[in-house]
Amino acid sequence: MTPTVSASGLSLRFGGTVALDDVSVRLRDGVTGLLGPNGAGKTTLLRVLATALPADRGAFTVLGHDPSTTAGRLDVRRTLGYLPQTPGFHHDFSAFEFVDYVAILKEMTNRTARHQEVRRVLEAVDLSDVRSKRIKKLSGGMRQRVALAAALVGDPGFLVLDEPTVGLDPEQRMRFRELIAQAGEGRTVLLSTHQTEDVAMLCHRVIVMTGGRVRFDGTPAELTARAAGRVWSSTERDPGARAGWRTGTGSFRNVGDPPEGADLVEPTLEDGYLLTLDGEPAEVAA
Ligand SMILES: Nc1ncnc2c1ncn2[C@@H]1O[C@H](COP(=O)(O)OP(=O)(O)OP(=O)(O)O)[C@@H](O)[C@H]1O
Repeated sequence: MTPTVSASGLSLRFGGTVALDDVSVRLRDGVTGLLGPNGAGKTTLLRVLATALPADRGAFTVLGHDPSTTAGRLDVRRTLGYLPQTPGFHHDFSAFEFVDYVAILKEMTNRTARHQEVRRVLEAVDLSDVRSKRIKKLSGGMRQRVALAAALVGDPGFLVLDEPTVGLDPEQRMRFRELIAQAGEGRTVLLSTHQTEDVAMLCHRVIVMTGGRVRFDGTPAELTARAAGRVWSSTERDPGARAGWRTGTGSFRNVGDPPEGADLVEPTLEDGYLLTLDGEPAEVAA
């Protein structure tokens, strides 16, 4: 199957900071998680793929469209839904007015068809009941759903979500996960997040970045397997552990290189992620 997004050798610097360093990825249908510490280059990669920022080097296509030409860039934008890290709401707009405004920007000129589409996406994110409320009166979780509805306008084949669950309470996050999972059915979704749980529960694939580079690209099970035999329980904090903490039951959970005869426990995706980051710089100065 041809990938929806095919990127090779993407590199970008901001002055002395290397934000992307030779990034190559191929994305297919379903939800791919993008994990990495602050400053790893996640938002930069998303902005480049969303054609909001040109890369210094490298190339990519989205559904066969090449954004290096003006016409190709327009084609990519027509097939794209983008939920940025800080959505630029007009807070005095109602949810309906805001999503309608985004639909106008997406070139939907037929008013009847456009309003039908706006109602469809607001229904999809379960906001039909509050569509006439001003955005400033909505909760944080509802605002994120308005932003998701705006990204879903026009049924894009490629959906880019930049930390959409940040600041949400557990119930809202769960609700948002459901919506992202639905959005990933028959569509390619790239989800940047700091929540390893989001990745474990939602994603068929995970990419880990640090210092502008891809350090891991595989399934969540493969990332978890990186910590196999490297997580153990002990009564005291093990001085040889890379990370160790007392759990609610009073015993210590250690991650790293276990001593002989250690009481090994089942690793999580977060353990695999932490061990992948181990020793890697979060940001790289050129
Ligand atoms: N517009 C900019 N001007 C200068 N430097 C920038 C700019 N945008 C990003 N950077 C730098 O590029 C690097 C990558 O930043 P980026 O925002 O892509 O990381 P991130 O992984 O998304 O981090 P976070 O998880 O904090 O959002 C960082 O060192 C950041 O300071």
